[in-house]
Amino acid sequence: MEAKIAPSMLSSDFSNLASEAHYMLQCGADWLHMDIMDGYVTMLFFAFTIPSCFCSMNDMMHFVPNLTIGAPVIQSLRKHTTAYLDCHLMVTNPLDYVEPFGKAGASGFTFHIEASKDNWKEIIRRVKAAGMRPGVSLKPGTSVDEVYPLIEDEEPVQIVLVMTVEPGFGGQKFMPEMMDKVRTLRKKYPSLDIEVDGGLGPSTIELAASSGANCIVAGSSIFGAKEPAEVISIFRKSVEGAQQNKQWQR
Ligand SMILES: O=C(CO)[C@H](O)[C@H](O)COP(=O)(O)O
Ligand SMILES: [Fe+2]
Repeated sequence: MEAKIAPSMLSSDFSNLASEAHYMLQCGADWLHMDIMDGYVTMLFFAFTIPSCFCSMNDMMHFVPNLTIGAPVIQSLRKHTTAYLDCHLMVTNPLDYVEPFGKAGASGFTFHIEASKDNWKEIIRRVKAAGMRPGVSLKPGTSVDEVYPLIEDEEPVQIVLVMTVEPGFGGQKFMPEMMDKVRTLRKKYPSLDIEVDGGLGPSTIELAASSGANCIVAGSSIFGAKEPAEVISIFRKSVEGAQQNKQWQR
């Protein structure tokens, strides 16, 4: 599978998003990874006390303890680039975001299985209808078996994003134990795009690439580097080498 290197714009200077995006593309990025996070309600007390006629639990609960950007930012960025915008939706109600993101110009729409157990078929259908590429992501605690039905459906997801940190923040430590999921997916689905996200850098890329990941998301290691182009090139060489030799089969 082709290598796709996707800098996470979460680590960019949001006040200069368009120029940061152009810089990443100049440095050799294939995709731009956009992290959409819906914030976290810490006052859970209210979730249990406010009568459900006013507010459902789903309205109160959020997916991650951080709040980032939404469709208006994608729409603004789209005016400045034709690049593939790889949107990673860490939200409790992905279905509500499909049309806004489609209209805003998102290219990929990757939602979490933990937030879509009852409606993933409908999400995939609508993502495709909105002209985007559907993807599914799984948190570290979620078993890989949970995404098989979405890959094997008649309208399948086209990318699986294996989280290698708990979703919510950049700059966390890579979880090597997630590589079992990547190897299992790669052996079962040789031509699936498999993305890894969280803690990827020059010291962890070899393990991710040799396990079978071909789409690499990285924020802090790319934006924090003196020469982001060198880091992107290390990622690409690693993935290309591993894909050529099918290193996960060893
Ligand atoms: O989805 C994410 C966090 O939930 C980010 O894409 C991810 O953390 C990238 O940042 P870094 O490379 O710094 O770990
Ligand atoms: Fe992400």
